[in-house]
Amino acid sequence: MSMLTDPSIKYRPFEPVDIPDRQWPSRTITEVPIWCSSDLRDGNQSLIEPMDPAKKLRFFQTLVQVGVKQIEVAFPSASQMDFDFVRTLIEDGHIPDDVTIQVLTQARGDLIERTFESLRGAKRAIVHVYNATAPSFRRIVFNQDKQGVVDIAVNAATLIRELAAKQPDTEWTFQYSPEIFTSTELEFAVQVCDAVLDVWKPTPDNKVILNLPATVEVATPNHYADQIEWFCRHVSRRDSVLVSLHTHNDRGTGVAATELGLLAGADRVEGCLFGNGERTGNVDLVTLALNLYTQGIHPQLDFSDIDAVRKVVEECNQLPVHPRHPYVGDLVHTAFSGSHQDAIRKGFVQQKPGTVWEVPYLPIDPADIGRSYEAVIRVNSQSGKGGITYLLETEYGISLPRRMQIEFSQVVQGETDRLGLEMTAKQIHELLDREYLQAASPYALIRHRLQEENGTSAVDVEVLVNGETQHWRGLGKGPLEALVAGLPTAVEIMDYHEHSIGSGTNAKAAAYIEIRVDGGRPLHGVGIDENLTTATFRALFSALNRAARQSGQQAA
Ligand SMILES: CC(=O)SCCNC(=O)CCNC(=O)[C@H](O)C(C)(C)COP(=O)(O)OP(=O)(O)OC[C@H]1O[C@@H](n2cnc3c(N)ncnc32)[C@H](O)[C@@H]1OP(=O)(O)O
Ligand SMILES: CC(C)C(=O)C(=O)O
Ligand SMILES: [Mg+2]
Repeated sequence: MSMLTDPSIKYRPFEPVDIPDRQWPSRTITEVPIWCSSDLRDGNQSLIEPMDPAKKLRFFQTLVQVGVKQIEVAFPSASQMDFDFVRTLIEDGHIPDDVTIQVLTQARGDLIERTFESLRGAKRAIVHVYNATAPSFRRIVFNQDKQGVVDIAVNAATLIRELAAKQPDTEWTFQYSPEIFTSTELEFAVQVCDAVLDVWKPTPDNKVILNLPATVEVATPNHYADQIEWFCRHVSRRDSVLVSLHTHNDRGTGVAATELGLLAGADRVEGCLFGNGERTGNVDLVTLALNLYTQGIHPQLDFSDIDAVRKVVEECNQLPVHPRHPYVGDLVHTAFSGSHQDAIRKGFVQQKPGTVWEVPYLPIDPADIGRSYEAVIRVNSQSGKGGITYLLETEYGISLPRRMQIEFSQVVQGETDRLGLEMTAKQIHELLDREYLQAASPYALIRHRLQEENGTSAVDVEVLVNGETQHWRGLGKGPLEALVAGLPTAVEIMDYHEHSIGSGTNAKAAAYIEIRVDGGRPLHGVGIDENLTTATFRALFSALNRAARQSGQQAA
């Protein structure tokens, strides 16, 4: 078997919705929808190993902490475990006053009765009933015509209304899903929903939820938006209905479909944290929420410590979150490539606290969701000087001058090419140490003596040259000029920088020098010491040794 040369004999394109005056493309999202998590139901039913009660409770508590106010907690008629979980939530008082639990049932009498039993004693609950309405499901699953499928929904709605009336102490909300809404003829979806509304008789003060699932995502997101806008225009009692979206991600556009569905008039969104759920998953509530946040709208969900939420979700679902997952993936606030690192580093320097976020390549300030800046920049063979400089600065307080950044980035590049691996800040620092700070051959500075009189510096140095002790002496206007004057070779100082590392009694001086020896290629040296003069001398010796090594290599 292989891909068909003509897939049209097997797959049909979706039919466009006839809605030439569609309004949603000119709108923007300005309001936060009602969020409903289906992690403990849709998410749970799609796991290799469904959650045990302890995991479910931990997940529930995390959802509450994050601020989700409607939580679909179970399919209580499906298993004793789900039934018992609902009982535990109610009996052990785990449901805060501002949180409403939701449960799902098929549109079947026995299952609905069992569902109501599970909810006995709840302060508030959403009873969510579904049956598939699409033509293929009518034929294949139910073997019913349209009226037969309407009857399934109406009978279930009637029973739900009656059972709810028998438990008057609970504040009930009813929810109906025409499953496979996206593949259902729109007129028929409205017909079924209207029939259910006729039973439930909602009012603007006592709304019902009509949940319109992309049970399987079969079209582009604009098509879903057209369907939602068409539905909102045609359903009866629109002012007494909360239109809810429930998208899956089969084509990879669940987030887009949901956002466009909100533009098209929906009030509510069902989804799962980080997009768990059947097959390719439900829409990811975290991405939706943080997409709003980065438009300047607080989503009323708190992901200030997104990694802690991810940890709970990964442990409960026993599924990893992809490293490239929006906002939370390990790699999404990280830049490896040189030009990105350069721009990010400059952006961080220029970003002023309390102003509009403008750091290039980062759509969100990682700190807002508990990510640290240090994780932003990582170095591999694609990296340039920006990232290396940033890591040395942030982790070690070492600020390489610009021309040295270029030189050292080539040293790092050689190493990453050789290793074929990422380099950590520690490894980069070790390389700097090895290449520059420990460069002690052929010239090792043993000690120096500096005398200053009337603006003239006199320097005596004791140097080990290839194992033999030598003494050099020079005079100049400053210590560096004096030392250069005493060198046995002609050295031209091209550039010099210094700065302190740390402060107080632990402060050190860092000196960077760029020299040219005997008219050769300019090379840098680095010295770090408590004493600035010593740091400067070390920098010069570091550069001398590197130059000697280079000319030796060239000679060889
Ligand atoms: C898109 C979604 O995510 S929907 C939610 C799906 N989640 C689950 O199904 C998880 C929990 N489900 C279960 O454990 C089981 O399905 C149970 C316990 C609820 C029911 O099990 P069973 O009684 O064996 O029925 P099963 O689920 O196999 O469904 C088969 C029957 O129910 C009918 N049916 C299926 N869905 C529905 C529905 N939503 N409303 C009414 N009837 C339905 C089918 O037509 C079929 O009827 P038939 O036997 O007359 O042909
Ligand atoms: C039960 C329904 C809402 C569902 O999960 C779906 O259609 O995807
Ligand atoms: Mg679903």
